Amino acid sequence: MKTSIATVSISGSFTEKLDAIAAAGFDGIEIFEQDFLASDHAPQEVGRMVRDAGLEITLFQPFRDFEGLPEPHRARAFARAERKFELMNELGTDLILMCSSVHPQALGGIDRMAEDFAELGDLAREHGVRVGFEALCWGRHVNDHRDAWEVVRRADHPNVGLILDSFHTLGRRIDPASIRSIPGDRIFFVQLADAPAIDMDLLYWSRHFRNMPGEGDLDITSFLRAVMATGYDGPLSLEIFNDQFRAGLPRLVAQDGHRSLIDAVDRVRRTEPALPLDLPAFPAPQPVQRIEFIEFASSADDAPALETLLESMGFAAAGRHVSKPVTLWRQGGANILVNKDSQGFANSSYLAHGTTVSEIALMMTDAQAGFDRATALLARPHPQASREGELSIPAIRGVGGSMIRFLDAGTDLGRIWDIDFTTQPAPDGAGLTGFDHLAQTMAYDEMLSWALFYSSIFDAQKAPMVDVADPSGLVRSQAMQSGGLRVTLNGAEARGTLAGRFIEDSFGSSVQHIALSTDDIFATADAMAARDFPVLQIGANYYGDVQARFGLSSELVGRMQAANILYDEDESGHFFQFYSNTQTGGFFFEIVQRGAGYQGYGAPNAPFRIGAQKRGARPAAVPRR
Ligand SMILES: O=C(O)c1ccc(O)c(O)c1
Ligand SMILES: [Mg+2]
Repeated sequence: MKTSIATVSISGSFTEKLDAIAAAGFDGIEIFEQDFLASDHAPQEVGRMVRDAGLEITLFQPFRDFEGLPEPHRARAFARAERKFELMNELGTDLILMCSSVHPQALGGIDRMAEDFAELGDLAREHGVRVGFEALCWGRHVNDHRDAWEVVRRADHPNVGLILDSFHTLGRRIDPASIRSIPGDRIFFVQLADAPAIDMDLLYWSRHFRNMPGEGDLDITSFLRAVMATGYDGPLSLEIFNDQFRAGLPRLVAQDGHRSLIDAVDRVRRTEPALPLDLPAFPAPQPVQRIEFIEFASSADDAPALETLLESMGFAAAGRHVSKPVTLWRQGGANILVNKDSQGFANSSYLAHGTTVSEIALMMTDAQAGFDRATALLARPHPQASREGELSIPAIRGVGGSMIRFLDAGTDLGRIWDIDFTTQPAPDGAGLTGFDHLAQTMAYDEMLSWALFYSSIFDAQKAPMVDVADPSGLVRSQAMQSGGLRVTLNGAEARGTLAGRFIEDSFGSSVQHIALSTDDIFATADAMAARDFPVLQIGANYYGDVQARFGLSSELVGRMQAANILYDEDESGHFFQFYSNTQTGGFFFEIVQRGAGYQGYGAPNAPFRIGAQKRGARPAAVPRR
């Protein structure tokens, strides 16, 4: 599989783009004419720079408003085309993209357009180049790949072929299965782009909101299955017009692009195994059974505050690491490690962020397969030296430089508590049974990237994005789930929001809250209150509203209010939740009772939670006399 990306997809100067694209492992680039014109390099030099970077120019584009013109525009269009063919020879590429005309004078008529392309094909042949015709979904006469194909078919010229672009097909809701009947060798090039489902003008949507395959809502898998079923074996190329990416970090965006292509082809392989796909073998996503443990990096000075909080929640010290200053705090199926090491990875995390979640360990069917898949999808491995007799646990880097470890029950990795720890039974706690979800706070710009990380590596499913109103600005929240792994990604743009302040205070993205589950939230709240748990106080206004909204009994609402418990429900279940006060640095805990089938995270309550947290954080008002 040859991978490629258009220079418009990422930010930077021409050289910065080239470096980033080469570093991300692509085979080629589409040169967007504007990027070439804006650069200071002669065409031969551009060609040489591309080849020196180990890349090839897969396409030169776009050529606009060619077909269907009356004279004298028609002759002008041919002369323009000839100039570009000469330029392509200098650049060292043989394929140009012609997008369907939006020219006000363009005339319709499939045969007229086919004749234009047949004649252009002769000119292209003289220059040793090929022409690909793409239907822009807002094209004046051609805006559907089926019509573009009919033009190409009737032109019947070996130097004229079809270019497909997933955005134009799927954005217009054209059934991609219609591609299957096109001969693969008549398709000269394939561009891939996804986009979020937003109802808006097609051109504006395409020029500003495209994103990487898997980051949006279009059915890229069906499109790509149809393309591969034709026998097409040319490049798969990303053409992503996106305002955020244009301003993003070139290397990060390029790497996300390469990850998205590998994932897109892998999805095709898993849904239609009979197709011949030239992608190295790697394991399918491993279902995550549960979060086995979460580790905090802290210090001898800071850890006691965290440990006091854990005790107030009913956790008990239940073990120690055999060689490191790491304590296991346990309750039910929830294992929390507190690491006070003054060297190594945990200490670096602590120095960078303050007390912070530095590791998340996932129990899955096959840890090595999970790790192999992650690295095939370009996750950064985190090799760690282990001592004699201790486990060597496969790990990758996740959000904010934290570590994700892979465990399974089928190997010694499943015996981590016996091998790497000395443990004792934990006394009964407050009824917590395990982890419900993790909330990771990040800059809004990072959200698509981390969502792609979880969806590609773990096949995590995305819930619809929700907007959470913080008094100081909007926070976007994207929930994702893969089996027992539930995460919410919270993207903050405004610095004054609780999430924005957290990013500042903890110097970058990390876990802002951990939600633990209970089967009886009222009993758990009582047991924790008896242990002096610092519960987040919810105002009375909330309870009046929630009672009216859901028709709850006064008796239930009274009990909720006494324990500062919030409520939500969906078609299939109830949901109760309460919170701790925010800790130094902005971290907090949540306790939830998830009724069978409830899929959400209590998002409608988030504004009230945030209001309460901000009241709690405000310095006490001086009483007036
Ligand atoms: O937005 C455009 O004009 C444009 C140009 C070239 C393409 O390949 C495309 O998909 C869109
Ligand atoms: Mg295109």
